[in-house]
Amino acid sequence: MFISFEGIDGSGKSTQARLLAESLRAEGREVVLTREPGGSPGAEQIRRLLVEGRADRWSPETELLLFTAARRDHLERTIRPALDRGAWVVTDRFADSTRVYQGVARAELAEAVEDLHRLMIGTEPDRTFVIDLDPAQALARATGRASPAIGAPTTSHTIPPENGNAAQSHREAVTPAQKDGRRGPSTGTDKDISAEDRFEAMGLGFQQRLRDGFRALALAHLDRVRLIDGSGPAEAVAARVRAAL
Ligand SMILES: Nc1ncnc2c1ncn2[C@@H]1O[C@H](COP(=O)(O)OP(=O)(O)O)[C@@H](O)[C@H]1O
Ligand SMILES: Cc1cn([C@H]2C[C@H](O)[C@@H](COP(=O)(O)OP(=O)(O)O)O2)c(=O)[nH]c1=O
Repeated sequence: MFISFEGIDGSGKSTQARLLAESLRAEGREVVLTREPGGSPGAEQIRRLLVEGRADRWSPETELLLFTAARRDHLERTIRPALDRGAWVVTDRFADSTRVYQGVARAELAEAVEDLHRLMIGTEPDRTFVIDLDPAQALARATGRASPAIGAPTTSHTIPPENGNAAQSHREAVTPAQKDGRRGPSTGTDKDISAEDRFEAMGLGFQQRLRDGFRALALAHLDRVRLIDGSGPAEAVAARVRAAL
């Protein structure tokens, strides 16, 4: 059984992938918990090419090829061998992330995304959970605030990369903070700080378009994709996921 978690940055995908893997393991199943970009030694090296370096390091087309190359290696080296021996695979992001992120960042790439997927990947998860959360709530979680800023503007503080490239913006967002050694809220981890900075650079408007993209994807693939309300405590979301498995 091949399961993927999808959604906007900070929606709770990693948390839910981990909780599902733990509960499946508690039932005695072998579970491989993995992630994209990455999930195999070669794909983790490609991940570094994607998330590190200058914002204009890659064109959107090259970035799409790198995501696809990473996914092919992940599939060959991690996912297929695990499925072949009867393990369950739970991945934090898969091809739907490319459909939505690269599709939203560059609509004209949508056909190339599907062509490359068919040629080089050709596999869909048996079940995909889209963790659906308001971007303002995801930001509130990432910054460690107790509650989301109700009524906060959902437009970006900066120019969203409408003709740009999602991972490049991600890179741009993360690198300066890490270099400066700036700290987020006192309770923040490095991952929290990254998520917060990414939101600041990409803007809530961009995250809103991604959310819409994931919701549309769920409607277009009702057989495979389940839209999960990501609000409330992690355990409550996990129960929704289990009920929809
Ligand atoms: N249901 C939840 N309620 C509150 N905080 C959560 C919940 N799920 C995750 N978090 C926290 O929100 C942040 C982002 O969660 P994470 O699972 O890493 O999201 P993603 O993988 O989608 O970026 C983390 O600090 C995590 O601990
Ligand atoms: C897998 C994948 C990720 N991405 C982007 C989404 C994220 O902004 C970035 C890194 O992914 P990830 O590490 O999953 O970020 P997060 O934990 O914050 O959700 O790469 C794409 O643009 N296309 C893809 O195919």
